Amino acid sequence: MTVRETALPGVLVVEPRVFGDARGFFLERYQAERYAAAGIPAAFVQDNHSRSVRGALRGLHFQRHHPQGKLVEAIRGRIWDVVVDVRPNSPTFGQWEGVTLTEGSHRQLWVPPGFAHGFCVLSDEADVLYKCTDVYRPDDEGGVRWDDPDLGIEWPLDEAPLLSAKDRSLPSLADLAGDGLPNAPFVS
Ligand SMILES: Cc1cn([C@H]2C[C@H](O)[C@@H](COP(=O)(O)OP(=O)(O)O[C@H]3O[C@@H](C)C(=O)[C@@H](O)[C@H]3O)O2)c(=O)[nH]c1=O
Repeated sequence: MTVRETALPGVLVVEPRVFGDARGFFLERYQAERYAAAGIPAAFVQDNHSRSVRGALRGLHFQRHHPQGKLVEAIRGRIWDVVVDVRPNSPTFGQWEGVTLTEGSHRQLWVPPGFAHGFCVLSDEADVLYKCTDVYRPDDEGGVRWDDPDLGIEWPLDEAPLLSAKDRSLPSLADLAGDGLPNAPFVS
């Protein structure tokens, strides 16, 4: 597999090795020793699967006191996956990275704990799988609005996205200062 660093330290793009033959293909979607050696030293405790229609946008989400690291992949369709550094005191606080994840590429995005995460769907439908380093805790959920002008994320969408009611009422990053941010301070 190959691993590419991004402009946000700790955020990684992984391209697993794919073994193709006349039957189809085989790949290891995750292997603890190899991923740890590549900078993803995670003990995953939950696997998520969501299906979304074209133009749907989920995000930008994090957990405050129990931040989740996420290893994200689109196993069907095509998404634009976005990660935002919302760790208090981080030198890259407020900066974002976007990566296209597709069924055909098998590319994965590693979202470390303390980053906000979201994606929009660029195909008719998309199935997204992601492994998480902590379990879902509804009382601990936090989020930032997808169109926060301070973030300036360039979503590749022609129309307004389809959002959940929850995501329509998320605050801006500036409104979260203090208690609203993840309890995952940047450690150099
Ligand atoms: C995230 C999650 C949701 N749910 C339930 C709660 C709710 O009834 C239903 C839909 O939840 P949501 O609307 O929060 O789902 P969604 O908007 O897809 O939330 C997800 O978005 C992406 C971008 C992430 O990074 C994830 O961590 C998660 O926040 O599923 C669980 O049971 N377990 C979970 O881990």
